[in-house]
Amino acid sequence: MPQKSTEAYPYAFTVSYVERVWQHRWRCSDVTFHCLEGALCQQWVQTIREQLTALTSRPKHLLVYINPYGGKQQGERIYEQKVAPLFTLASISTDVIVTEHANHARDHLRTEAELKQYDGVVCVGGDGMFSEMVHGLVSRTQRDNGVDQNSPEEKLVPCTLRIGIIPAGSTDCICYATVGINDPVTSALHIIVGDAQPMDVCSVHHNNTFLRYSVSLLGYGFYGDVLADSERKRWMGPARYDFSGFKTFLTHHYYEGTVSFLPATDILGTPRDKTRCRAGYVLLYKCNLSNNIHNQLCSLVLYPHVWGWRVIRGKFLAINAASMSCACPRSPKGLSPAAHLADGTTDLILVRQCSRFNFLRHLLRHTSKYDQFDMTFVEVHRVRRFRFTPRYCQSDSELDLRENGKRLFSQICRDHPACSCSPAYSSWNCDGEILPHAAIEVGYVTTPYNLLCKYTVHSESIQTHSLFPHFVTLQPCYKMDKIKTHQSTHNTPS
Ligand SMILES: Nc1ncnc2c1ncn2[C@@H]1O[C@H](COP(=O)(O)OP(=O)(O)OP(=O)(O)O)[C@@H](O)[C@H]1O
Ligand SMILES: CCCCCCCCCCCCC/C=C/[C@@H](O)[C@H](CO)NC(C)=O
Ligand SMILES: [Ca+2]
Repeated sequence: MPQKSTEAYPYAFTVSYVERVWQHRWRCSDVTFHCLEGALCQQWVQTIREQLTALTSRPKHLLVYINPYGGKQQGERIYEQKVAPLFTLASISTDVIVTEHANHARDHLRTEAELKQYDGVVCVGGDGMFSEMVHGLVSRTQRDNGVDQNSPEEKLVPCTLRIGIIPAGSTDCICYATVGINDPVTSALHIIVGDAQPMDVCSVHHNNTFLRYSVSLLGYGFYGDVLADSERKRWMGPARYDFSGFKTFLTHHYYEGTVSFLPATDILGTPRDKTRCRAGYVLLYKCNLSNNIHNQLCSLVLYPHVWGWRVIRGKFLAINAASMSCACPRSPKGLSPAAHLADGTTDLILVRQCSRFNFLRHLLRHTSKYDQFDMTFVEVHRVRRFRFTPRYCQSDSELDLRENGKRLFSQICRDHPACSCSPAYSSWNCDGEILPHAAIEVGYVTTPYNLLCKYTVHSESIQTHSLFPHFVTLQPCYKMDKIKTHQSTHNTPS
């Protein structure tokens, strides 16, 4: 479009909008419109403002929690430099709390925060911070609705507030698996335009006592051991996972126990599908029958189909339950690439004892196009509930000591106390938090539809549009000879 001179079109206003750049990254751009008359300019500004106000899905007032110690300890800087200016531009007001200790955000949300005044809560941090928000909000909602959290049979009552994530952690798996990228600006823009995505929540119990909620990974064995070791190396920052991952790989411990699960039979799709979910939709694809048969043959089914439950006993290097893909920068396709965000199921992945070489092949397949489930010692089931019981009972005193972070001699193999073979127990990695209880029961995976949400949505079909039709904000009508900095594009409202 030809340039308009500021003398001929002296009035102008600027519209900021979301632009899709590459991959899943979003950026804020702006376009300046020039007008002949001030009144016309005002009319345009007024009309666009009215349209923006009518968008009720957009938040106007947010409660923000920043973890200053997550990831590379950049949470405050990321928020101040990259996110706060965008919220201001979008006329979103905020109350900001920089956390002072672990569980500060969880406890504040659960008991003190006056939630009615907010349109959403935002965490600046990693998966641990997101988990704190989930615990604060979900626990409060269950308490307010008289739900017994200790009962694995109870279904959760949905929360009415959405949770936004600004990634500033080490793995940022929940952000990556839902948005497709861990980029603070992209996440801030999703929040501003009011995107929402329902998410599955699992409740984890031990002896009919509630332990924790999980939204991404519940991992016993390999991922439990990596986390337990890495927590002692927090000073290393995100590199602690590589160090502990390598060390845990070399130790090659397996754990004996029994896994029982309730398969999800009434669903479309399997964990072996080629579909990828970032929007909660379940797409119907032809299922791969030969792979399914292969899976069945690999399972040692001891008590087939009693009341719909299946029971598998064995020695496992890893037991992982992925309620979403668990994609992250280390593994862009994730632990269970076809897992769905909001289908009320979790993908239970059992990795049996195998050689170091084979386990390495399995791990490396998470980073390539090859199927990590297509190995004789790996099986995957889409389930609604599951239980794990270690072969040896954990005594209360052992649990007490483990809860206090102590490593025990009694963990060493019971059959051959003098040898250095596998310990009797691992711990569970529950969204990046350690659960010292080996025996757990996971209640129904619940999808609090449209309610427990993060602010994002994905649709490959609109990926190609460069001008995404979401106006973020307006710089109101101004006269060009006074403000000369708004130069980006020259358009004329007609
Ligand atoms: N002010 C604080 N001081 C110490 N710990 C905190 C504070 N605020 C939050 N935490 C705790 O820090 C832990 C880690 O935080 P976070 O998840 O943000 O980062 P991360 O562990 O580096 O990232 P990721 O979970 O993505 O690997 C969480 O378990 C959280 O409870
Ligand atoms: C020797 C080669 C190893 C390659 C291994 C690649 C496999 C990576 C799979 C990563 C899955 C991470 C799942 C996310 C878990 C989070 O909940 C948790 C907390 O942030 N992070 C970790 C690392 O436990
Ligand atoms: Ca799921």
